[in-house]
Amino acid sequence: MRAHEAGALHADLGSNGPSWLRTPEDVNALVPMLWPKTVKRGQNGALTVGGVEVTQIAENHGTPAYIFDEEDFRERCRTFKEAFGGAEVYYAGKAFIATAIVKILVEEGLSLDVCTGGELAVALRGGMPPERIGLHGNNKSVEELTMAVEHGVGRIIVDSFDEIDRLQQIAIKLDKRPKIMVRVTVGVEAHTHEFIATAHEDQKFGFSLSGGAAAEAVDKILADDILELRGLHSHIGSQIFDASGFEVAARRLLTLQARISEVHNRELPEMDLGGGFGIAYTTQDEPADPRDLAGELLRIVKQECAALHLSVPHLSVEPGRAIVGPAMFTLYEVGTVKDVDGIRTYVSVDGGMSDNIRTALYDAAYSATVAGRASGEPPILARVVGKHCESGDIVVKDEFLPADVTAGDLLAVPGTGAYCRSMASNYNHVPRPPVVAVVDGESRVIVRRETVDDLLRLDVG
Ligand SMILES: Cc1ncc(COP(=O)(O)O)c(C=O)c1O
Ligand SMILES: N[C@@H](CCCC[NH3+])C(=O)O
Repeated sequence: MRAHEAGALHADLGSNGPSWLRTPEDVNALVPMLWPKTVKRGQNGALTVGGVEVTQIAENHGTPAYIFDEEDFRERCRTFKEAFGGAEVYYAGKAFIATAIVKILVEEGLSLDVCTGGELAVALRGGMPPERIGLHGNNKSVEELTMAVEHGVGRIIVDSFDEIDRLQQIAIKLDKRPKIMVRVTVGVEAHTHEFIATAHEDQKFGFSLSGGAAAEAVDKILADDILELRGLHSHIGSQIFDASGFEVAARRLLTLQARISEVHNRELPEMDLGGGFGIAYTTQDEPADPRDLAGELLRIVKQECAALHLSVPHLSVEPGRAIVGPAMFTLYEVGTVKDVDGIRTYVSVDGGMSDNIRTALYDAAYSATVAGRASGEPPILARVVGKHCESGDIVVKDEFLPADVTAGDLLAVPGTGAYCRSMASNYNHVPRPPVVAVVDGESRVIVRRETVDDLLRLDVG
């Protein structure tokens, strides 16, 4: 008998599970905002995506696998582009990048933010025009900077005085005038996990506004006149739900913009407000609609510019999670089901913290559903765990699953498009899962599954 049969469920939830879980009666239901747009539960109870049943995907491509709903992704690209009107949308490749993704971005007219030479290589391979690429990073190497300058990357976002010196030397050597932006730490405390907030003062990114480093960096760049300063940049953090932090950031950037105009008699033509637009991982989350956020941001920038007698700079943003996060889910197979009496049921899947580190790293919340069938059984409170040698190897902390969940069931975890494949590891020598794109009744692999042979090839004895 399972530890949490329906009768005992409500009593147990008080101590073992958060009250925000979807109601146990809904054990087969899909909350639309958590799933890619084409995902449905078919007549036989199995999920379909892009018109393909997950059982078929599992048979053809194996599990675990990240399943990418191409139609959903394209729609989110368009939503951001339309919402921000004339502003440039730089998709943040760190959330998830692959050649096929870059090709779609090119088709949808988005630009691309990369933060290493590796991401830059994928961007170029996918055909992103270099002038539509921005290069970030708090410790870019000479090789990475050289690669960016040689390819004519549209903007390098400088992050330290060391980097300014380094880039100036490269520019002189290559006889080029790279376009740059200055990353400013605006001192906004974004209400998100500490590890993904990036604009409070005590952290590694950017030049401090309040401490004067940002103004000093601008003064140095303009005085040396080797690099072409295009504008200021701020990124306040990730998984942010409303416009207030962005508004404060925009206001603070514009005070620096006004100072530059006063001291240097120059109006910088561009301004970037970064990414960080949040998504729903569970029914608990209520992210703002990108259209509303965009409207607010554009309004505030115009208003502030008018007040400071500045012309409105050409704006850009860098959303990653909000575009790719909800467009994917992870498909696992259940291997074991273990009742820990009186506590909860542990459902072990064939992946874990190597394909989704976010639960362990940020205490992130996810949801899950049995994907290969519907069940008429009552719900139990379950914890979905991985196969790694680590008790913190948790994929979904609390979820209602049907009491008959069993080995061989397919289990789907939505919202895994951002920072899951891109942060995947080979912990315990587990090969990283493939990414399978599905659209119009067809599935295709866009990132292949790693094999143990791939790993053995790295181990040169
Ligand atoms: C500079 C910069 N831009 C954009 C992003 C993308 O953030 P998100 O995926 O939350 O939109 C990040 C990551 O947080 C970042 O560091
Ligand atoms: N990796 C983080 C976001 C950090 C983005 C980089 N600035 C996450 O999974 O939420």
